[in-house]
This record gives sequence, structure tokens and C-alpha cells, in this order.
Amino acid sequence: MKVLVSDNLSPVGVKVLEDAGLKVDVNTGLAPDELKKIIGSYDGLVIRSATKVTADLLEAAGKLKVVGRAGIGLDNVDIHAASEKGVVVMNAPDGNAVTTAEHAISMMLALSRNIPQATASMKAGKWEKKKFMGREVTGKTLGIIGIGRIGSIAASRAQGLKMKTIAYDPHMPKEMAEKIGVELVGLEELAKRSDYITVHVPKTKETANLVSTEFFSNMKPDAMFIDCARGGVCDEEALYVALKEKVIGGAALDVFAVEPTTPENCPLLQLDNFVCTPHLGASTSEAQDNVALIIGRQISDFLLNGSVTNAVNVPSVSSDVLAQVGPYITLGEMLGSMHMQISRGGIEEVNIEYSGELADMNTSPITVAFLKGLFTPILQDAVNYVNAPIIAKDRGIRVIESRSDQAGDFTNTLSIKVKASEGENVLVGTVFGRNEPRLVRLNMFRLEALPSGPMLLVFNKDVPGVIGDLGTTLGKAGVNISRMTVGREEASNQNIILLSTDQLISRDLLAKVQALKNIDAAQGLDLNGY
Ligand SMILES: NC(=O)c1ccc[n+]([C@@H]2O[C@H](COP(=O)([O-])OP(=O)(O)OC[C@H]3O[C@@H](n4cnc5c(N)ncnc54)[C@H](O)[C@@H]3O)[C@@H](O)[C@H]2O)c1
Ligand SMILES: O=C(O)CC[C@@H](O)C(=O)O
Repeated sequence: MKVLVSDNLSPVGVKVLEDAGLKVDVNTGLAPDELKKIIGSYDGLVIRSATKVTADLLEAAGKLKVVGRAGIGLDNVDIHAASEKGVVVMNAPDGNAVTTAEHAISMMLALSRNIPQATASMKAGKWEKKKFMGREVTGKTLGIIGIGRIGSIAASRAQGLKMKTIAYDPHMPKEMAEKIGVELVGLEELAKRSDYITVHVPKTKETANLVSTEFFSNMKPDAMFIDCARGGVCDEEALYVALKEKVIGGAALDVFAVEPTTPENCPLLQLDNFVCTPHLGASTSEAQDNVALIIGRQISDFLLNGSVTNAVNVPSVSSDVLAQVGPYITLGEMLGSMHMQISRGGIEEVNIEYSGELADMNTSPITVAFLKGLFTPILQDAVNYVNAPIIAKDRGIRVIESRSDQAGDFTNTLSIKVKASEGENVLVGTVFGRNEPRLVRLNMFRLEALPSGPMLLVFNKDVPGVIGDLGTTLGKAGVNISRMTVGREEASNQNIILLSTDQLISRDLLAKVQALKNIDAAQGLDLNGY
């Protein structure tokens, strides 16, 4: 079997693959058409962020069985197209956390002591001792946005520097944050109290442009901002204005909305109070050895023994189990994603009830798929079918499974209650026919909906005219409704309407829907990929 390494990979990874008996070609920097010409002869492909694994490339990859990303980010892989072609996509989310946290701390110290600016000044033949007055970090407050793997390591390093640590992470239970000595606060409070702010969240619908003009206006005038997570979490135009007009003291970015970035497309690079690195967060020999070793082992295990680790697009189950519960695995993942999107506050407990014939089947892959679906909206590529239960445990989430012979009107049901710090929700799903997942209950509302693609969830009063107003508002915005289901609760005179739309609902459109008469609440849902 042959493996192509098409991006820079530590030799440690190549050695693992070769020692396992695989033939390895290292061929980096190929143009897309060059790669397309040769990909047909490979069983495995190892990449980092440069190679684009598109549907077009996968079409030409007749023998390809696995794509392995040495690192976390899979923005450059069309996972849906890979699934359709039966290609397993794996990553190595754990290997570079320490290194990236250290990079964020390095950025904070570089900003505090003007190290990049002073270096440039000396290299220009100057000795500007007065100009580069710095400040200590001891006793200052570090605000951390996202207290997962990297955020919590950054917190421990900052505590070692005698800093106070506070964090904003609405999905993290308070007790977990307290365990690592971090106080959880709201985003505005974090902006107001921090002397330094560092970002460690993935880019999601919720986190895109989370750091905005309003956020900067709440920061202290001498506070400094650092982002070593993902481009686009911070609005770069807003950051430019905040730095130029001295709304904040300084900023350091390792990641950009457009990468590679240049002075032509990024005016930030002209500013003296701005420090940057070209996405070097994971670039240490230790981290690169780690991720290369991990991905090398995973790929050889898969190609030679068929065992799947850290796969983002296939649960590791035997074909027998897959044939029996496969559609429920998809349903479980859909319900997980929906639960996270409608939950408020940190999730504390998950109760999964398997009813009907399901009660006698091997349901553990469904539970795993549910947990993967649950974490995907907030963790993106960092969660997979292997680590999802570990993430639940690490976050102190109790996962309780139960079984019942009775499935009411259906042959089988999957009923899942999620308890979060600000309330609980119940979703019940079933599979119609051989493979048609359906949501049949949302809290007290009975309905029949396909939980897939972009959706709009509306809570309204059960009075005439609401559906018409909704249709007109979406129609005026050019949004097509492909499916609609209404759930009714007569006792409370309340309805829910669940619409499938051809595109995601924008913030502006959502605000218009929320302002309609007799609508109590509305939210967009993103169930793409199912
Ligand atoms: N610069 C680099 O080279 C580099 C290297 C590694 C990782 N990263 C990036 O760093 C980021 C964090 O990685 P990680 O391993 O710590 O991930 P993680 O999944 O362990 O943690 C992410 C945290 O973000 C939180 N979160 C999600 N949505 C949030 C929101 N709206 N507001 C606040 N918090 C939210 C989650 O609850 C979670 O605790 C990822 O985007 C990753 O791709 C960058
Ligand atoms: O340098 C890299 O490979 C990217 C590192 C990081 O962003 C990741 O996604 O793991």
C-alpha cells in the first residue's frame, strides 16, 4: 500500500509509516492539477493545511481509503465528499495544544515588552531605550475566550506567571473552570476586566466575528488582545480601527481571515502596536513530531489492520452493527447537533432512552454519535467519534443511558433529554422506513421533521396569520422554504414551526422574524452535513 505525504510532515511520521511496511512518497508543494494527476495510485494521503482535498481531487483518487491531517484543522478537506467516496478522514487534535498555548503566552510577553518592535529598531541601527518602555504581567488579569484544551493550558501557564485568570466559555460547566482556578464570566465583563485577552475557540457560527468593535470598546485602553486560534473569530477591520485609534494598547495575531496574508490584504501589518506570526501556533519540532507520530500510527493502523482512530466521518463499528443501527447513528448525530444549538448554558447531564427494538441492540455507537453531534457546533474539528465520550467526561457531563420495550406509536425511538445550567430540552427521534431519520418531538410539541440542512425554529402563538407573515418575510429576503412542520400544544395555545430552508438564516433576517407579531422566539439552526 502507498501513502503520499503532500505537506511538510516531521520525518518521525514518515518513519512510522515506513516501519509499518507502507511505501511512502513525500511530494510537497504540488499544484492542484499535479496532485490530481498522481493521487490515483495512493491508498493514503497525509496533509497539513496547504493541500486542498476537494471533491474534484477525491474524484480522481480511485484507490484512496484515508486522509490524515497532522493537526486539528480540516477546513481544507471536503469531508462530505470524502464520506460519499468512502474515504475516512482522520486528524490529530491532541498533539499541538501545549505548543499553541506557549505561543499565545509568547505573544503576550512580546507585546508587553515590545520585543519585535525593539528588534526591528536595533536592526535599523537605532538605540531607542525610552521608546520601548514595557510593563510587567505579574498581578495582571488574563481573560481567556474558550477554556478547552489550549485555553486551559494557557491559564495554567499564566497562573505560573502570577496572573489572575478569568474566562468566557458558555459551554463549560462552572465547576470545571473552578477546578483549574479560572473564574467564568460573561464576554462583556471579560473585556472590561482583562489586561490581556487571548482567544482559544474554533471558528463556528457563534464565534465568527465574536471579537468586534463593541468588544474592543469595552476593553481597557492599555489592554492587549491575542488570537492564536482561528482567523475570522476577530473582526480584523474592527481590530485595525481599535489599534489605530488607540482604543486598546496592542494586539498580536497568529491567524488571519485570509491566509497566507500580505500587507496588501491586511492593513494591520502597517501598525506599530501590532505583532504577528504566520500561523506558527503549532510550529515547534515537539508538536510537529507529536502530530506526525499520531497521524502516522493512525494511518498505518487503519490501512493495515482496519482500526479507525480519531476519524471525523465514520464511527468505528463493525459492518454488522452498522447494518443494524446505522440510520440511528445518523439520527443520534443530528439530534446531538440540534440539542447543542438549542441548549442554553453549560451542559450538565444527558439522558438517552432507547425504546422499542432498539432496546435490545448494540446502541453504544449511537450514544457516541450523539455526543459527537453534540460537541461539533462548539468544537468543530476537535471532536471525533473516538474522543467525544472522553470530552463529555472531561467536562463533567453525566451521560445516562436507559432502555424501554415501549416506543409509543413507533417501532423504535431515541429520546434524549439534555440538562444545561439554564434549562433542559427533550428531543425524540425515530427512523421511518429503512433510512429516513425524523424528529417526532421537541419538548412538549409533537411534530415530524427531517433534522437536516439549514433550518429555522420558531415559537409562536397559535393564531391565524403567523405562517403567512413568516413565508412573506423569508420570501422577501430571497430565502426558499423547502419543508415546513408545525407542532401544536393546545393547552398553552403555543405552536412551534420548524422550517427547512435552502440557505442559513442571516442575523438580519432572524431579527426581522423575531420582530413579527405573535412570534415569541426564533433561532436559526445549522444541520448541514446530514
Ligand atoms: N494557531 C495554531 O496553529 C493552532 C494550533 C492548534 C489549534 N488551534 C486552534 O485553537 C482553537 C482551540 O483549540 P483547542 O484544542 O483548545 O479546542 P477545544 O475544542 O479543546 O476547546 C475549544 C473551547 O472553545 C469553547 N467554545 C466554543 N464555542 C464558544 C463560544 N461561542 N464562546 C466561548 N467559548 C466557546 C468550547 O466550549 C471549548 O471549551 C481551535 O480553533 C484550533 O483549531 C490553532
Ligand atoms: O501548522 C499547522 O499544521 C496548523 C496548526 C493548527 O492550526 C491545526 O489546525 O492543528
